[in-house]
Amino acid sequence: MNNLTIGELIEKYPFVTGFFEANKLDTGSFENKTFQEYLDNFSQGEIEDFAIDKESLIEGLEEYIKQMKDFLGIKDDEGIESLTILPGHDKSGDPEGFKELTIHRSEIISIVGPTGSGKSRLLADIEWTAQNDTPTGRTILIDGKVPDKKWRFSSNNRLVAQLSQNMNFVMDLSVREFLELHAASRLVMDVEDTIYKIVEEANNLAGEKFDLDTPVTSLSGGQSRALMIADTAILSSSPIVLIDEIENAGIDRRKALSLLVNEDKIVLMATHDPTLALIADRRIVIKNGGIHRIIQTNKEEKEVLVKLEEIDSFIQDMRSDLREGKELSI
Ligand SMILES: Nc1ncnc2c1ncn2[C@@H]1O[C@H](COP(=O)(O)OP(=O)(O)OP(=O)(O)O)[C@@H](O)[C@H]1O
Repeated sequence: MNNLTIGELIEKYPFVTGFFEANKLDTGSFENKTFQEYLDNFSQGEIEDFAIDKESLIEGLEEYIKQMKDFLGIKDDEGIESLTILPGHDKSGDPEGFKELTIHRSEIISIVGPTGSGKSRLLADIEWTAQNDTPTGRTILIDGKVPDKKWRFSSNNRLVAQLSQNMNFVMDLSVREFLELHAASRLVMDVEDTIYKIVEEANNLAGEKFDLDTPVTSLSGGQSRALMIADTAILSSSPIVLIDEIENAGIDRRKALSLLVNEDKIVLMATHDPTLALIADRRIVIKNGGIHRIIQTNKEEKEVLVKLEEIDSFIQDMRSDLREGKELSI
């Protein structure tokens, strides 16, 4: 709390305004200062006149936040720093071709390899935080340590969010109702702002816009995918996001990835698409069920990426002309 500005505190714990009001502290023009800096601003005369006890106010605010968090059942983001994969073996039982792979926050890793080679299996190992207890014999460490078993079973504050190819909604809810339910289960305070932000970001990713009153069952594949990505980025507390193929999703994939990475997540995605593979900082090559190589995306490959993106954008333009019923030309 001590490092946060008053504005950041209010954003994170909107109930702190109640504490300021109860103590007659007008923090209005101090949003960019910490609480300590705000208190330091009082002159000696004011401190005496208003009987301001800085230390007990700081302790009081800390205690107030703690109690309110307990009362409301809010858990802070577990804020993990890294995910480590320790090698197991491939489908023939031969050891994997790497020693140890550590992935940090805001890093995108792609996973490539032929169909059936074991890309989804690697994602599943991470989701299960494997401890030499899956067919690959891999071990997953969180922050360099064997993770708490709670990650495997708890439904809230989960370690991993999965985005899979098929997002079929079966519930008869509007986008607003769906997001409100999710926000409520995550104990979000400013529900209205949060759901607006999610829909705005989702519409940035999807071609055809939708609004809060659209029933989720009538969203297109691309729109529901965009909604789930924005929802995962903004509302999910999971620090690790696993993506199994977003190539055919009909959404702006680069924007989708930057949205997730901007929220400080670790992103791993299995893909057959060269553009997505090269957007990642590193890629894992899977062969016969084992991690065969880990390749750092070098400068030359980043140049290839620029070329690939030009081609992608050409195809996107053609696609959108086609959708709009135009005749295509170069
Ligand atoms: N090291 C391993 N040892 C034993 N079985 C494995 C191993 N790795 C993967 N498998 C098994 O191989 C099968 C195919 O793997 P998986 O579904 O992960 O392939 P994939 O690369 O995701 O394929 P696709 O590109 O078609 O989605 C699965 O049944 C998986 O459990």
